[in-house]
Amino acid sequence: MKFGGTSVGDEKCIANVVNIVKESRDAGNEIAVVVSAMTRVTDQLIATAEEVINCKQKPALDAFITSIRSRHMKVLEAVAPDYVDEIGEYLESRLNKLSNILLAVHNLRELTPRSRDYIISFGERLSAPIISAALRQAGVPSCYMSGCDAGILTNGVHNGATALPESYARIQARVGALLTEQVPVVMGYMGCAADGAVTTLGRSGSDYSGAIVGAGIDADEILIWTDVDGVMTTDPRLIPEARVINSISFLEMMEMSYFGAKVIHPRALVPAMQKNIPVRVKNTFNPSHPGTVVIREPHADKRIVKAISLIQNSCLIKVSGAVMAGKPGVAGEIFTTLAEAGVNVMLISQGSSEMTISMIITEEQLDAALSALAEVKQKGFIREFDFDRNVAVVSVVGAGMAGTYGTLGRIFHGLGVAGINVMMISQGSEVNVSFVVKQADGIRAVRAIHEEYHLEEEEEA
Ligand SMILES: Nc1ncnc2c1ncn2[C@@H]1O[C@H](COP(=O)(O)OP(=O)(O)O)[C@@H](O)[C@H]1O
Ligand SMILES: N[C@@H](CC(=O)OP(=O)(O)O)C(=O)O
Repeated sequence: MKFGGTSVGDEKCIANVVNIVKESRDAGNEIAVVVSAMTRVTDQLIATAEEVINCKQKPALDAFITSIRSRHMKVLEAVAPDYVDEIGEYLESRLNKLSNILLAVHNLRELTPRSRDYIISFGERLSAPIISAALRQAGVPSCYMSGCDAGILTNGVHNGATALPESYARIQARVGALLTEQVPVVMGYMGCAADGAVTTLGRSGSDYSGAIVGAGIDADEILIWTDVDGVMTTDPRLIPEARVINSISFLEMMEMSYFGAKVIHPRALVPAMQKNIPVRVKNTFNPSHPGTVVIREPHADKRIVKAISLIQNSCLIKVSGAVMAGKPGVAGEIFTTLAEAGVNVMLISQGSSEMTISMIITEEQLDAALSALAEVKQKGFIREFDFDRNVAVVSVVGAGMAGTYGTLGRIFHGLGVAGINVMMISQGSEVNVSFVVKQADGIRAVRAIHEEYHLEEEEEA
């Protein structure tokens, strides 16, 4: 069971978590728990780490540490009054360490990827002991451990590490071996490289931790507990009529997550797919709802379009120039240079005349992408490039789209009726078609397709 930041954000949330775990264990299940940091704590750690390298005077670290301490101690006192001394002492030692590292970063004016990763893993280092103590307070035997101690061995890439396959046997030995006796609470979002360096798994990476641990212990099911009833036809914060999907395939879910459905991290599906373990998304605040099951072969569904994702704040880059026509190796040059600059290209589309290549990247990577393309231009491979930083990517997902005539016609007709101009189209797989619109049209585009396909209506049994 993985509980996200919104599920462990305060004492009331943690009381729900304890009830869910206790009830399931009392029903005879063996459970490993993976937790995120309390909501917003990772953001605060990132902001502070970046602040301390720039500030000229001694940073106000005491105020930061005091506010983090009081938030966590308040929750600890409420959920585990019998363990305040024991866990309080542990939290204090972690806060001391955090404070020392932040001060060192400030003194050196240097934040290496390694120290940044260590700092931003502290949210989970503080939340897991509290949740484990809350379980003990409720009579559930429990211990807590870091992602490293749980056996997650990574490839060493900071801020986006991948777990190595050897992790599974290690997790079985270190976490699986405990399950008959107790509920281990593993700190999500982190693992260790072979040299012992802490490596985080990328933002929202605790879903991935949950799936790695689930695969390691050969779980019957990986449960992602969050703050919505399941995977919905689109982000309910954008379209309130969005409806919970009963079941969805790994591939469909992968496309949805990759294109912005925050409810599951796309990488979390990889360990589950490898071991064919169903992933169930459920609501910590409404546990009786069955949620959504993500499986290899979902139940038959007559729907052509199942869900729509939206990524806002994206950038469209258009590369053009007659030099490109018919010349082999131009695309290779462009994408190799971008990759070397660490730029992740989300979508690509090439004009039939071979005169233009359009691509989508995130706004944060725009500067890096522009420098890389300037290099390609300098070498004479392209003549021009320009960009639009105000675009949104809409992604339509559904296994039923494969081989159904007229799907694209229906989608784009709906957009035409709504008066929305499409700037780029890309069909990346049989279960997904993505297109790009102006940022201001993004939500309207999602709504137009949601309505066109009546996604608010219940699925047929
Ligand atoms: N298609 C979708 N279905 C469900 N939730 C979605 C979808 N797209 C985006 N979301 C958002 O994802 C949120 C859950 O993810 P997140 O905030 O990362 O939770 P957690 O803290 O549990 O990891 C939901 O509150 C919802 O607003
Ligand atoms: N705490 C980390 C990891 C994580 O997965 O969090 P959440 O489950 O709240 O998305 C982050 O904020 O990125």
